[in-house]
Parts: sequence; C-alpha cells; structure tokens
Amino acid sequence: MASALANPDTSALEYLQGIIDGLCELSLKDPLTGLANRRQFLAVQDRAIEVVARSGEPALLLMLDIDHFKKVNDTYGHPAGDQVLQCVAKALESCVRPMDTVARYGGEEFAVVLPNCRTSFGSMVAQRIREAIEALRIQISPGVMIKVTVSIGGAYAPEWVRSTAALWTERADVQLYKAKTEGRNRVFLDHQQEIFVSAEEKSLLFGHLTQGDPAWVENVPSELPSANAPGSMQRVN
Ligand SMILES: Nc1nc2c(ncn2[C@@H]2O[C@H](COP(=O)(O)OP(=O)(O)OP(=O)(O)O)[C@@H](O)[C@H]2O)c(=O)[nH]1
Repeated sequence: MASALANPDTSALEYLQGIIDGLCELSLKDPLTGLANRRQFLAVQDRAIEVVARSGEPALLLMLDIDHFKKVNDTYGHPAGDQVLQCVAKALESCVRPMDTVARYGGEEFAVVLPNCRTSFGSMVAQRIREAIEALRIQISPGVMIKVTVSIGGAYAPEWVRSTAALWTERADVQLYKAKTEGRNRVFLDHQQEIFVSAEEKSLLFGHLTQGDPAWVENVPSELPSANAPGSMQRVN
C-alpha cells in the first residue's frame, strides 16, 4: 500500500487495489507475528469443518500455549516477550505444510488447523512441533539466550457431524488444559473414536433433517438418543 501511495504514476485503480489489499492484510493478520489472526483462523476452521463433513478427510486442530510466558515478560521485559512470540510463530510455520494454517489465537496462545491429517499422524505432528519449540534458542539481547516450551492440546473435527468451530476448539482446549495440569511441555490429543453429540450439535442435526437434506438422511443412524440436560453429552449408535 505504501508503494502505491508513493508512486505518483500509479493509476487510481491500482491505488484503490493497494488500499483494499492493505485493509485485507490488516483484517486477517496478527501484526506482531504475521500469522493469521483469530478472525482468519475462524474462517479457516469453518472451511475445514465443511470439507470434513463432505469428504470425511480428518482435520486436526492443535491449540498451543507457551509455558510460563508471564515469567519471560517479568524477567526480561515485554519487548523480549514479543521477540519470543515472533520466534515461536516462525518455528511453528516451519513445522507444518503449506496447506496448514498457523494462527495467533490470542496472547501467548497459538492454533494450528491441519486439514487432511490422518489420525495416525496427529501425535507425530504435535510432538514434532513441541520438540521444535523446545529446541529453539532465542537470543533476546547480546549474550542472553532463552528457551521456552509449549503445551499442546488437539482434537479432530468429527467426521460426520457438522460440528461448530466453537465446539471443536473447546475439545482441543480441554486437552490443552490437561497438558498444562499434567506438567506442561507435553501433548494431549482427543482420541475419541466414538461420535458424541452434544445437545447443541443435536439441534444442528435435527435442523438439517427437517430441511430434508439427503446427505444427512443417509448418514444419520435410525435411532438417536433423546437429549437430556442442555449441554449433556450423548453417544450416538
Ligand atoms: N510480550 C507480550 N506478552 C503478552 C502478549 N500477550 C499476552 N502477553 C502476556 O502473556 C502472559 C500470559 O500469562 P499467563 O496467562 O499467566 O500464562 P503463563 O505465564 O504462560 O502460564 P501457563 O500458561 O500456566 O504456563 C501475561 O503476562 C501477558 O501479559 C504480547 O503480545 N506480548
């Protein structure tokens, strides 16, 4: 955008395009790390859920949180903390495929959406990320090198339930919480093989059935258990 503004020969159309590109960049990227911001992350997550529902290809969501990050800020200062966030962001990007999306979820928390990630690879990928961060040596000032670790929680998008992004994130967050409470610098994945349907998900299911969506009629078992308390988990089959 800056170059478009600086060049007096730039046509009005190019100038406008520059502004639009700049605004898109601002609205989708985290300014500190250059990663996708939460807005873009949510869009990517929604797309991944659609693909999983249509193709059945498993998609993995990893939620990562830097361990004891407050200590980094308190000991070395906020700019050093920012530097750590930037280094971790770069390392995360180098660990995944171009088709995967690394996002800054907020503060010292990151998220990675991995479409088409076979369930047998999930732990391997997450451990590789954990090890890569542990191996980082971050120079925050001349002669001062620090290292950090991350805790990681992951969950696969349910394959036939058109789940919501919020519920998917919640399941990964439960695993992240486990990783934190079990000692940090570790990975926990939701290996739930059976499909559980919350009351909220069930209302989505019924919604589609009443609209007569044939894809849903094909996939839904003939007997669905009745919903009890709101938010209670129900097993289907
Ligand atoms: N430097 C910097 N710090 C940030 C930023 N966003 C959030 N933080 C800091 O991140 C820290 C998060 O601390 P806590 O939530 O206590 O978590 P923690 O110290 O990592 O501890 P655990 O997560 O339990 O391992 C706080 O000190 C925030 O100020 C940022 O953009 N830059």
